[in-house]
Amino acid sequence: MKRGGSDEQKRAAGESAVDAVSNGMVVGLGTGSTTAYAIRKLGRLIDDGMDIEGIPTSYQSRQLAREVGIPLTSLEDATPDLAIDGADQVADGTLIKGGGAAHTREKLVDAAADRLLVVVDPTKEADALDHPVAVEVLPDARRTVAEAVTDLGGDPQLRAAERKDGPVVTDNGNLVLDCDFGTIEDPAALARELSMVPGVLEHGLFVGLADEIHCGTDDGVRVKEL
Ligand SMILES: O=C(CO)[C@H](O)[C@H](O)COP(=O)(O)O
Repeated sequence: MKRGGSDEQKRAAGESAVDAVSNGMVVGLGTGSTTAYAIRKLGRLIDDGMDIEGIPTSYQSRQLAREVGIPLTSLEDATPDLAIDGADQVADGTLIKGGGAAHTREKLVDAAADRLLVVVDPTKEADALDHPVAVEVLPDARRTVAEAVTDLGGDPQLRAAERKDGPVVTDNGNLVLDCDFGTIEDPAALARELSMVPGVLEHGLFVGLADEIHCGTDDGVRVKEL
């Protein structure tokens, strides 16, 4: 799905992160239109003889990795040396993810990686986080989680599918609540509170995970180390 800035900004960011990949690495493959540029570049490096394996975070990233010839492995068998992943919003090194409803597996892979490189365009950068937080919930817990989110000050909306009647169903068979909390003053506290709600599989607040932000602009890539 296409979101955010221009294709050229996304390409610049995605390809910049791949410069950190060296021979023999296992790379976590995030999901989304920006990460797709990184996955395609990894495929070209493999065509040129580099030895790289990927751990996909979604159906989308698995299919694209297969298409471009990246050998795949899993968290069962390998630890990623680095992960490359997109974001819906970044402020002060904290991310909101889940625009592609893939944040549960993304968080697993990103947290397991030695380093997480985040690839964004300037539309994703903010002074404070105020993007709705995607929360993956067990279908049976939709109502109770929505009530808990409301108690935490959020406005939960069940994510509707496009070109299918009814809700988005994640790669894990669950539902997504997009929860608007307005400006999030204390992302770490909200992340802890959401994680404690029964029926929440995972939420899209990624606190303390990112190591570098690669922001693709019209004038090149700004890299911020955290
Ligand atoms: O979190 C994500 C998927 O769950 C994506 O990384 C995020 O939505 C950014 O996507 P894009 O690069 O297409 O803007």
